[in-house]
Amino acid sequence: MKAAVIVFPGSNCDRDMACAFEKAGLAVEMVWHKDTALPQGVDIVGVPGGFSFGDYLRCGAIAANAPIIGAVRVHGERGGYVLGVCNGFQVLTETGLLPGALLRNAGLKYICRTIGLQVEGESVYTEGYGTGSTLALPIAHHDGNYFADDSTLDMLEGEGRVAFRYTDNPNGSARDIAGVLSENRRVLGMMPHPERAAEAAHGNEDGARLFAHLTGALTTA
Ligand SMILES: NC(=O)CC[C@H](N)C(=O)O
Repeated sequence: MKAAVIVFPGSNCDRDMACAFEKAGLAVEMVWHKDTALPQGVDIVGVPGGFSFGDYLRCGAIAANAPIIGAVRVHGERGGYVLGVCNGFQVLTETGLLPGALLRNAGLKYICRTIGLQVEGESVYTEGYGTGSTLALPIAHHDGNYFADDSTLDMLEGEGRVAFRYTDNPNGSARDIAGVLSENRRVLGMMPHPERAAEAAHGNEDGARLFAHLTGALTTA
């Protein structure tokens, strides 16, 4: 099983994401944003956190137009798995692979702390926790305020596509949404960082289960 992690100028969680995939048993290839094709046989594409292109224009907006994004879009539209974390979630909404947008935090401040999450929508990313269970993950963002119009939010909730909700909303996100799934549940975007809570040295291993279950599900698929 193989993961590709996309690297943009300003990515700063690309190595962390690669380590989390590797620890869970996936082979990983780093892919520079100027490439136009994914490596052969990629099962999942990771779009990492960071400050791609200095967050100029809007977080993720320039990265969403990078040369590699055409191949990521084709991978997602063909039913491939894509995991976008933080800036990666922002990139995925900018590409249209996921609905909604990430606005400036309601308090207008960068927030860097551990928050509580409740697990919802069924997917290879969330099944390792189980619906209704809670976990704690770090957040580190200034544009994490999830926005979508009411009919889109109703649709996401009706289809069970809210993957995670904040237990104590830190940023003003609509309906406490911290992560959303694509219609086929194979594309996940989330603001909290599971890769920063993936081994004992991090002081929190709540994120490891996401990667471990994902690998198990891909291996048996
Ligand atoms: N950690 C991140 O990926 C941050 C994303 C983005 N730069 C923001 O601050 O909102």
